[in-house]
Amino acid sequence: MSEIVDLKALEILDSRGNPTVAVEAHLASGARGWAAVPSGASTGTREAVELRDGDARYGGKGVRRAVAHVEGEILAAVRGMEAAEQEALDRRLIELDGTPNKARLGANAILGVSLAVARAAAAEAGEPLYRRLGGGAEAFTMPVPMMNVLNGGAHADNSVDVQEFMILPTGAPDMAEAIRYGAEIFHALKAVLRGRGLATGVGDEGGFAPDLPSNEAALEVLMEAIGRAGFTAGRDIHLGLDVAASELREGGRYRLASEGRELDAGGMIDLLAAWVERYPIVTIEDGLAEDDWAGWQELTRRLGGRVQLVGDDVFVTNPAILRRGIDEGVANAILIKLNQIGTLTETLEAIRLATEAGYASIVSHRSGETEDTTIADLAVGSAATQIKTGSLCRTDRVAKYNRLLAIARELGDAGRYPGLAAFPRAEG
Ligand SMILES: C=C(OP(=O)(O)O)C(=O)O
Ligand SMILES: [Mg+2]
Repeated sequence: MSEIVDLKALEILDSRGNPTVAVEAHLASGARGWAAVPSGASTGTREAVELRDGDARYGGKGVRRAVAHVEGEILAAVRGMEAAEQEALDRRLIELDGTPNKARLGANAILGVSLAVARAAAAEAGEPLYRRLGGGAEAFTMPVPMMNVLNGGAHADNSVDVQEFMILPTGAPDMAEAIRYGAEIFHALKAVLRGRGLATGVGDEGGFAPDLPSNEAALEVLMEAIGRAGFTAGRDIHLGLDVAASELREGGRYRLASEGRELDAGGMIDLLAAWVERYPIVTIEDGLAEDDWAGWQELTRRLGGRVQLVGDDVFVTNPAILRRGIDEGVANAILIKLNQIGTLTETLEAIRLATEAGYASIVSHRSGETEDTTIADLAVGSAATQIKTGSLCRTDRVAKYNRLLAIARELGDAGRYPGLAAFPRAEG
């Protein structure tokens, strides 16, 4: 046990070259913890607020005010608090901010402190962070990775509407093999694209971002890459999508620009149902927009029995909004993004609530990331069964996979890799 004596914050860069907040927490014992805050591009409207300076520096995106809040007002309020008492710390931060969405001090300032202190407390205890998140558990579930190898939507400048096409190594026996499957398919996909004369540059999350004539064409190149790498789709590998449909919404309809068509919610559900028929898709995130609650209920009724339906923009990792979704039959899984809600405690609360309701939790990166690997520990230590952390070729993404490899070796048999069992609704 040791108390907080200092907080140092720094404006650093994220993987898109935009400023973000890093915090180092210092304890009386000399233990330290460091954390950096990620940043999204396809953000939900009800996310906790990222405080940005709005002045001439970095086109208004500077975070010097958030940095000043950490070293000024926040430090003054938490100095002397016990670092191991995470809930008390996070409650204090929430009260100090005083707004419902952390707009005054900034969720970037608050999350940086919340995570840096969690890491300092783990360092003080001589334990890896994941061991401190699971309430003293001895056995852990390693997360099945959703690897985003083909980028579209707001994360790439190509013609593809669906934001993320993901491969899931559901048939791998363990974490290390899962990552190998993913990397081999990633390389095979490059060869497939090159062979067709398509671009092999990558999008924000390190997935390829070629121009393709339709969203189905993206699914087809993925299927080809899986086979070319020597794997069997539907056995070794399943597919996942993040439609990020809030970004497609225009005047109450969904615009698929690459296909030159506009659909209502019913049309989108029909389209997703057809894809689930034709391809081994076991998970679909944000299949409809955050403000299309009635559409989401219909989507869940139609497809919720056979595929994982993940709420990202619609829930924004907010326990209160998730509660309403559970009560009203919206989705059957939640995407967990620390900076959507802004503290570790509230993030764990969202996962707990989801688990109690039979919803799966998927711990996720943001499209703007850093070398911080906290989400790997969160995915292992919490009740989450999956992780979404991008492709296999950018260090901001690979850092998380490398951390998972290290944790898997450390845990050995105490770290079970669930494979397809992480998707109870998938039809085998
Ligand atoms: C990771 C995602 O993107 P962003 O961080 O841009 O919200 C997502 O939409 O799931
Ligand atoms: Mg999403």
